[in-house]
Amino acid sequence: MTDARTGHDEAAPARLAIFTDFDGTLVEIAERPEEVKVAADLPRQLGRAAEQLDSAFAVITGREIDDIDRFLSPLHLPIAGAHGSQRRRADGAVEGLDDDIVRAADELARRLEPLLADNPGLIVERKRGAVALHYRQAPELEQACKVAMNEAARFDDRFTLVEGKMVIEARPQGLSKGTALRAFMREPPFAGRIPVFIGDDTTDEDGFVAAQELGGVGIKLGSGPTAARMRIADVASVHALIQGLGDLSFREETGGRQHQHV
Ligand SMILES: O=P(O)(O)OC[C@H]1O[C@H](O[C@H]2O[C@H](CO)[C@@H](O)[C@H](O)[C@H]2O)[C@H](O)[C@@H](O)[C@@H]1O
Repeated sequence: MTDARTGHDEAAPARLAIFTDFDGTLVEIAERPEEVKVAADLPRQLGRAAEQLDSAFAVITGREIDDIDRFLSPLHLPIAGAHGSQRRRADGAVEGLDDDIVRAADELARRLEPLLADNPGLIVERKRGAVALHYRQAPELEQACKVAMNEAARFDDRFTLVEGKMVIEARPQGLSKGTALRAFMREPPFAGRIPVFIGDDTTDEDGFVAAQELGGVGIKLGSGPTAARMRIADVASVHALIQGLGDLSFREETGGRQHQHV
């Protein structure tokens, strides 16, 4: 029998689709965006889990897709980047934004240049269709950054501002980690599975809500208010959870009879 709300076949074993955030979830937070350290074995571990899940494994991140490819090389996963602005589907096709909104994001970043010139501790990350203003090296400038971002985004109502860990970002209106998760869930190999989304930050909340509305679960790393129904302690536990869910899926599917790559 099929559950009318979620589309899951109730007679079949529960098949999972795993979605995970990157910064603060798969890797520890670092002082600067380019300084994150990826555990040496992480790409192999994630690749193994993806194989066990029949490729129903994706990263949903605020970073650009290329960034994640570089950090997880040689692994190429389905990825939603820049808070849902870019998406590489499981079949490898990439969805992006119109050039117009990409140019508008560049323009928004240019409006921040005077603030940067006066405050070398600040970092602006320019993405295709999104902009992040980091103040981790200058926490006393948090309020000034918020004011500057609001001012820079004021000219273009196609952007929404979102706050993350020591960062304020502009992303296109109507796009989020939630819209990205829902888009994956409409396509193979994710469709018909139970979504699990793991994240640590406020920008992950849309992903938790989407996963739960689709009959799955959100898992929040760390403390703080959240819509997620479950919590997890730290990055090491996320690695162990992904490995465990991969193993479980493999056993459910095959009864452990098939040969598995390690
Ligand atoms: O959605 P995520 O994968 O968690 O990405 C969110 C943002 O992460 C990065 O910034 C954060 O991590 C940096 C490195 O640890 C840290 O220095 C910074 O303070 C954090 O905000 C990334 O640079 C952003 O582009 C992502 O949107």
